[in-house]
Amino acid sequence: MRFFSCLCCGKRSDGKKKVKKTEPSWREFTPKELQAATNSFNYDNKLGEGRFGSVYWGQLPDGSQIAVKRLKAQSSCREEINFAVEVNLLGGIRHKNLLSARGYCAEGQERLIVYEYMPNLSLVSHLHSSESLLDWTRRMNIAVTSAQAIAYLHHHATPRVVHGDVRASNVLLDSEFEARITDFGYGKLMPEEDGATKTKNIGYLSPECVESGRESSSGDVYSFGVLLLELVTGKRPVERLNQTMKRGITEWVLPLVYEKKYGEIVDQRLNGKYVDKELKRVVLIGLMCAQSEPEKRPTMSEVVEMLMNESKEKMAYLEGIPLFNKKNGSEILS
Ligand SMILES: Nc1ncnc2c1ncn2[C@@H]1O[C@H](COP(=O)(O)OP(=O)(O)OP(=O)(O)O)[C@@H](O)[C@H]1O
Repeated sequence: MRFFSCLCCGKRSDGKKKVKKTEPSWREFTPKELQAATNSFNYDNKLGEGRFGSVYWGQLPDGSQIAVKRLKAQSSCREEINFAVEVNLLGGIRHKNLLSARGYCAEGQERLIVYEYMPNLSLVSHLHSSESLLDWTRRMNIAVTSAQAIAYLHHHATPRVVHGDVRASNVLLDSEFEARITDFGYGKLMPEEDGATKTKNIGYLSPECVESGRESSSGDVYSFGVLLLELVTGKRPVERLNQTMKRGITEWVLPLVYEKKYGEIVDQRLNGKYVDKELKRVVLIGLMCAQSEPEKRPTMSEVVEMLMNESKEKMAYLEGIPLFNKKNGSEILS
């Protein structure tokens, strides 16, 4: 049986409170164990489907809940060896706001990655759903904790990791609604994607990544900037204006910043319940990250510092950036 958590309070549907446990150790799972945990990958256990495969809810004999990602089949032995090596490597990268794998299973054609189950699912299911509303405090907490996780990947993890796919569906939320970033380093695990599946992260991809197809830490910063704007506006990264025209979130936000119309930028569903100076700070940082020239973007550790720095001096510094000067701003962004 599967227990879903209430989107607003995080309580399990069976009424039991979730008890915080110490992090389980990394290990290899057998196919039998994962079959038993997921009721043979039953359709009822399916949490969703991504570009790399399907994800199933499961429960281990010790009662812990897991999410098992069943990757699409690959072919050669070499890929199988790489898979084990890379999953081991990624499993060793630990940070409280990263959703690291608990383990894996590789047998025959099967490649499975086992994660801790996140009861509040992904950020995307809260930002663009009428059933759930994230309050301002939670949004700010998600902004900081997800920035810290990506900064850890870029600056402290061994080896350093480019996430390569920063976006709202890869920000999972734990029982306290803190961010747990997932799907990092997948570029290494999976073969090149086809065009049809790649379109899923359109709007988050930096111009240089669209052009070259290459991932980079400054590309992650760009995607994170778009994510920040999505978080405070509740709008999708790309909006369809009519049959032929689309508009990126930065193109919509920047003119409103020139006119200092922050009240129009913020998610209207918040009904005015937000903190002015925090909104301003996040919007400016988001735009700064999503500049088209990679060398003008901050690093992720600078982003963390700016998000947490409440001083007037920092705000004055942000407002003085050429991007926010109407004369040249839109050129820098496009
Ligand atoms: N650890 C987890 N706990 C709870 N739900 C999860 C977990 N991992 C994934 N999911 C859910 O499973 C679904 C599929 O996730 P998956 O990561 O495969 O795809 P995605 O992130 O939506 O897209 P993509 O693979 O293109 O990045 C999503 O709805 C996600 O919220």
